[in-house]
Amino acid sequence: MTFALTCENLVKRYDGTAVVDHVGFHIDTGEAYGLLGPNGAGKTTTISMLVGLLRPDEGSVHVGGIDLASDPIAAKRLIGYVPQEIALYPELTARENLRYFGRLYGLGRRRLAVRIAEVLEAVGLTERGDDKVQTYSGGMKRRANIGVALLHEPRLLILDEPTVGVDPQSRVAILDSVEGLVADGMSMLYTSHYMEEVERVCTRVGIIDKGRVVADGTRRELVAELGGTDKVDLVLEGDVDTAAAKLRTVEGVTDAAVTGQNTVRLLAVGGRHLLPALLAAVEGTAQVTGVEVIEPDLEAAFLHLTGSTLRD
Ligand SMILES: Nc1ncnc2c1ncn2[C@@H]1O[C@H](COP(=O)(O)OP(=O)(O)OP(=O)(O)O)[C@@H](O)[C@H]1O
Repeated sequence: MTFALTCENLVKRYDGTAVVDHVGFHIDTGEAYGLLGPNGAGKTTTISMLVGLLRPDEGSVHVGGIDLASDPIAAKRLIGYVPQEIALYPELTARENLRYFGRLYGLGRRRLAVRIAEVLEAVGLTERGDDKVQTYSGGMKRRANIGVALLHEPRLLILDEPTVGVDPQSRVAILDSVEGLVADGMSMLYTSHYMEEVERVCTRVGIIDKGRVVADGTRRELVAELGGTDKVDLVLEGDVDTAAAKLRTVEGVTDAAVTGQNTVRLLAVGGRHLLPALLAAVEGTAQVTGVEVIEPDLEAAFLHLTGSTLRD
């Protein structure tokens, strides 16, 4: 199978410091891959090298099996790139913008007319296509920009933090459009520092921190690989403080704190399997009337890997 994209050992240095430090990952055809990392992690610099805007100091990029360095025109033809900054003429309508950029791409008049209609539909702007872009919300502008990137029928769409600076409603509309494109078979690289977006859109995720991909896999793989800590809430009747002290001694439990009148929250490795031991530990002290096991999510995995939260 041909990969939509592969990159290997990408390095970019500024003043001797590697801001992208041997980054490598692949995107299968038809797959949405998320690059998740805090501000300054190196996402934009990586993307700039993938789309041929920035020459890597080391490493290679292949798009649809084509080497970007040796055949940049053919490789770039396969990519639709949506940068962080909106690149549209506000005085023109979306349709006029699309016509302008389509001509730049060298699309013929007839083909362009068909593509403009298809693209407006794909990004949910058919109804507003004849309104000036300056009247659009942030989310609509972003969707129009995605439309421009789709005109030449790329096989791989690369989106650099597409929801930054837009209101929640627009965010939902952008995500709906993006999900629709993936459902229609588009391969995608989606960067964000919003965990929930990457979880929603992408099947596989690379976590990037300080220029390095520190983990790569499906959400489930990432969480499993880390053997993350579960949270277990036990609702008890009886001597809750003594029960908490006893729970703390159970092997696998790293913490037990009384969080409500009748509730002890445990941090534990392998929470679900520990339940019999937990019940045995409190026997005679308190009765367990409720149990909730909260398994670790990508946010926990990220925290474990990088030592920081994404909102830093
Ligand atoms: N032209 C440049 N010269 C020097 N340093 C740079 C240059 N471009 C980027 N950097 C540095 O490289 C690091 C990575 O930046 P990059 O923009 O790739 O991160 P990012 O993950 O995309 O973050 P953001 O979400 O803020 O854009 C940052 O520390 C940034 O200051």
